[in-house]
Amino acid sequence: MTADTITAADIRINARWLIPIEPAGTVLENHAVIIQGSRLVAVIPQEQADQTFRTRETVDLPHHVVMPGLINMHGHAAMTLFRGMADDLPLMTWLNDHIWPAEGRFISEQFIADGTQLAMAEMLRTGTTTFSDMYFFPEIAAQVAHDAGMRAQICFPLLDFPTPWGAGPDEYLSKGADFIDTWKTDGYIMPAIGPHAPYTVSDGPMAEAVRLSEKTGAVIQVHLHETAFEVTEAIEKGGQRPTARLADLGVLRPETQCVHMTQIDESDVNLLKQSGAHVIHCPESNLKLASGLCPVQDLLDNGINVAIGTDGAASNNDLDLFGELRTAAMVAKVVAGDASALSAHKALEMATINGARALGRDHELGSLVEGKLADIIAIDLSDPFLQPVYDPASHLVYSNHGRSVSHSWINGVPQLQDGRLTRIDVADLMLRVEDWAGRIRTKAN
Ligand SMILES: CSC[C@H]1O[C@@H](n2cnc3c(O)ncnc32)[C@H](O)[C@@H]1O
Ligand SMILES: [Zn+2]
Repeated sequence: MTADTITAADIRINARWLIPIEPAGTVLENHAVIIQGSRLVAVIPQEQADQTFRTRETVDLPHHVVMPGLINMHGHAAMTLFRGMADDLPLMTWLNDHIWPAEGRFISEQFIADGTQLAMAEMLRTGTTTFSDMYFFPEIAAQVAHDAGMRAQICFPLLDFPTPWGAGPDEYLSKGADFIDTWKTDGYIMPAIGPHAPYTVSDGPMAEAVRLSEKTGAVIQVHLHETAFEVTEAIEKGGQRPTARLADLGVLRPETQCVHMTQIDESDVNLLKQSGAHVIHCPESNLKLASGLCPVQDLLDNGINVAIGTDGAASNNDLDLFGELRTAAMVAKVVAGDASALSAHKALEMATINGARALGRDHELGSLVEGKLADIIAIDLSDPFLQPVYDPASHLVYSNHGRSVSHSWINGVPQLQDGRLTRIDVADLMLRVEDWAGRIRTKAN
């Protein structure tokens, strides 16, 4: 090949191992990823890259696995400021007696800005490049994520009762429609609709959420079948399982993400399957609140798309998606009674391409394929706790934790370099976090 055929590009990443996610189960060795602007232009053997591309920057990662950035499909980012505040409680006691009173006291625009930044620092540090958020003041969370260059689905909240963001369903829906309008063409932010749960949103507002989704194309994310109490109470009060009620209201569609889905029976599986709705599995929150277990392998076997989320740091208590994958893989095997359930590669798909599918963005996110957006992470396997290496996918799920993530790029922009965040001033953030912690400890705002 002559110099004439050499193409200029921005960044070349030389990886010892590369897990592109598509084709499924692939592990490449000594490959290069080439980035031009915000997109991947090639994933090729390093010798071929030498002959084909000249880049302005080369990043050598000789002990690393390179893969698509992780997609954390469910959380309440600013709740990271409540981490460790109320532990060892079941969901409804935790919410009614601790979290909702604290939210009533402390939620403000500044709380959301600082808490969301704290969450983003942890997620970026542990390999997440896209996150989903459902919380108050979504316009602040969206701005903070956009300014940091982090990709995010931001769901505006919808509930029957007043909160610091609105007086009731009408106000949430009208502010939410404006929110979607403002952010719908942004390169980083995907505005979405967040009816909180079947037990906090009545039929009218739930149906309005569907109408808004149909009108704008914004997707819906809803907590669903989180606990046995939710299911039994719904049957007692309305004579229907929550999944059946939401199906009747038209909520279950390919544009809907159902978070949790524990306590499910065959009828629920059939409704999910027929509707094309997605499931977001949050195993650590489900374990910590003793909510129940989602039968992940069964759902996957039925062709239902299952993505993964951490839920908020107040019920997890971290936002490390690699840790979540390890828990998910372990628990899936016990739930299925089958050690082959949710293999390492399937778990990695759950945190990448399945998340992209739930977002309706699998054509440009979730795998390292030419033409897709350059959202990429690298994990350093040189530490003793990740040696020796026979199968890098195994290490990522069964031995790793997020702190081994060394590099990341979002939209081709570096976010993490040798473990240091490039776009968040951590020292300044820690001062603001300590200030909040002082106020929360003394319950003075
Ligand atoms: C509508 S804003 C989000 C709302 O949800 C609360 N929340 C946090 N974690 C959970 C969970 O696991 N199940 C149900 N609700 C949850 C959060 O505190 C906000 O009030
Ligand atoms: Zn949640």
